[in-house]
Amino acid sequence: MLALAHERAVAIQAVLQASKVCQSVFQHLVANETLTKNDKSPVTVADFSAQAIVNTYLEKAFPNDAIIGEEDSQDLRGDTGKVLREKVHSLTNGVLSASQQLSEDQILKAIDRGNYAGGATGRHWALDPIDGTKGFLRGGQYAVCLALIIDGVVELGVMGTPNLPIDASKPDGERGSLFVAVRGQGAFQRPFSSEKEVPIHFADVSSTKDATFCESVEAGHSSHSDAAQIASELEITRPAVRMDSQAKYCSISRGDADIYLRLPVSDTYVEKIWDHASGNVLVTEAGGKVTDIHGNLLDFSIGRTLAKNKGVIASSSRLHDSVLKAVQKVLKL
Ligand SMILES: Nc1ncnc2c1ncn2[C@@H]1O[C@H](COP(=O)(O)O)[C@@H](OP(=O)(O)O)[C@H]1O
Ligand SMILES: [Mg+2]
Ligand SMILES: [Mg+2]
Ligand SMILES: [Mg+2]
Repeated sequence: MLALAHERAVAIQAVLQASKVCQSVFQHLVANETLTKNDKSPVTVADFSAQAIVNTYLEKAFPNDAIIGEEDSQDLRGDTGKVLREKVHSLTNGVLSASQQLSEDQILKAIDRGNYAGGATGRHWALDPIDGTKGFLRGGQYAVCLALIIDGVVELGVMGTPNLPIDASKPDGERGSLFVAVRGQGAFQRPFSSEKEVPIHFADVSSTKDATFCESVEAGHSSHSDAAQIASELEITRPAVRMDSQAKYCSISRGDADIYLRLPVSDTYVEKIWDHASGNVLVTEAGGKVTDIHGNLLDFSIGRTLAKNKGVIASSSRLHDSVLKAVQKVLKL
């Protein structure tokens, strides 16, 4: 049996169920089901429910594994959290089997299983129940992102992308894919609607002038102006593809675009591991390379953040040196 086969299968089921909840919430989302967190970013009933679902699957299959999850239950507690809590309760139980049904209290506990601090040893999972919540709210791209980190290295990544066309050349065609990678075993895509996986890899682009780059929709998450200068330095003529979430990692890994730039807009922001862990192993397994703007590999061994890194550059291995050089020239590093 291949390494991590059971982990891979459980992660796929967990991400698939969580993705389906997100899809159904989007169709029925009402205003009082979204909150603004302390850092001014949004969170919805779907984020909480997706985290409860994934953590429940993980607890059942791997009771000894710790989890680093983006969300916690604080906003769902007490009188002020009652409306959201009840909604998250019914949504979550709606996808769990009869034997998995949870009380409100168990759901809050399931969400808070994601409170692990992380570190360099042992096994833990990193979960972003909805990456790109802003994309989710505007009907754009978002991703349910789950990764397994062992001794500080990302070994498995599974992402669900409910709104990404299965085939980029058919933008109006079927949507909803899973992207799956285990270190050393390649990168794969399968639709939500079938279990058939196909291998994916980067496009075979030999020069940056023929490349397409992608970046965040939010200029507050990645500098659009620096990216435009870097693109010009690389003689890129195609317009930037702006897309929310780690769907960017999925897009470059299957050759829809070639380069993903995440360029710091502030000196103080530190990237979170759940925003990059699953994308990191996917890109590597699809023939790509991921570093920060200094050319260092991302260090997932130091806790909940990527505090030793700044920004992200992901591209095919072939283009990475040229892209890094242009980034460093424009950012004067
Ligand atoms: N100032 C900042 N710089 C970079 N990333 C930021 C940021 N503020 C928030 N983010 C992160 O950007 C993620 C979305 O990335 P993108 O712009 O690629 O869609 C958010 O994930 P969530 O949506 O899970 O909260 C959040 O963690
Ligand atoms: Mg968030
Ligand atoms: Mg995120
Ligand atoms: Mg999130």
